[in-house]
Amino acid sequence: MGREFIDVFDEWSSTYDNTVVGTDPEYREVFKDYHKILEKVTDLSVGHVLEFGTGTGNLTKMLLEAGHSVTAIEPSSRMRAKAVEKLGDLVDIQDGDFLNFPLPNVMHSIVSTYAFHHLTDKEKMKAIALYGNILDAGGKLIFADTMYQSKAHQKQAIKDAIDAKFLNLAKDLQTEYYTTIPFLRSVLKENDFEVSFERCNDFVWIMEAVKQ
Ligand SMILES: C[S@@+](CC[C@H](N)C(=O)[O-])C[C@H]1O[C@@H](n2cnc3c(N)ncnc32)[C@H](O)[C@@H]1O
Repeated sequence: MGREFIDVFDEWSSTYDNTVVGTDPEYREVFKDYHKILEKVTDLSVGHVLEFGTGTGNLTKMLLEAGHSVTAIEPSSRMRAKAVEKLGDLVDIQDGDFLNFPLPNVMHSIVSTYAFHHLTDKEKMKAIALYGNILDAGGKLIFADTMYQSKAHQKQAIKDAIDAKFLNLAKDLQTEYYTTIPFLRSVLKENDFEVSFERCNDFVWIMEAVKQ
């Protein structure tokens, strides 16, 4: 589920690693401090990690280098192929998505960067409830993604993109399922997670939620 954007990622796979270093002015702020963001997610991870939306494998590589074992899930076949070019057989990247995936025998952290917004809010609720059931107490959800402090902030970000004539970015912000921190906070609370949010740039925040 939430796989309606896969064609975009198949197409983007060959240039994605250029975008994250800021070659596209429209997305420069979104990817500002990209590697630092991935490093922070890695530092917050514990034990065996389940990673969703691995893309070209940049976070996967950092997690493996930090000594974590990783179950990697990515729905785009071309993104999986790019990640294999980078990681060889260090990890088996499996076809799946946030809601349908092979469940590892043991798992302590569930992580994702720049991907959770591909689920609608209804799907996000379903996913968080599922993760709440499969994580033991102390298990963590660590997601870095674009999110907003309020609906008003979301509206303003779209207006800013249009005013800057960043029309591709504006379209993304309007058509993908970016959400608000208050929404995530309330869903996580309902599912027995204690959560904190840290701002990384004008768009991206890291959400760290610990199962109680
Ligand atoms: C912007 S890329 C981020 C890649 C990588 N995590 C990173 O930080 O560079 C988003 C990734 O999420 C994947 N994706 C899209 N829909 C998804 C879904 N429903 N479940 C899991 N991953 C999804 C895309 O195929 C793509 O590889």
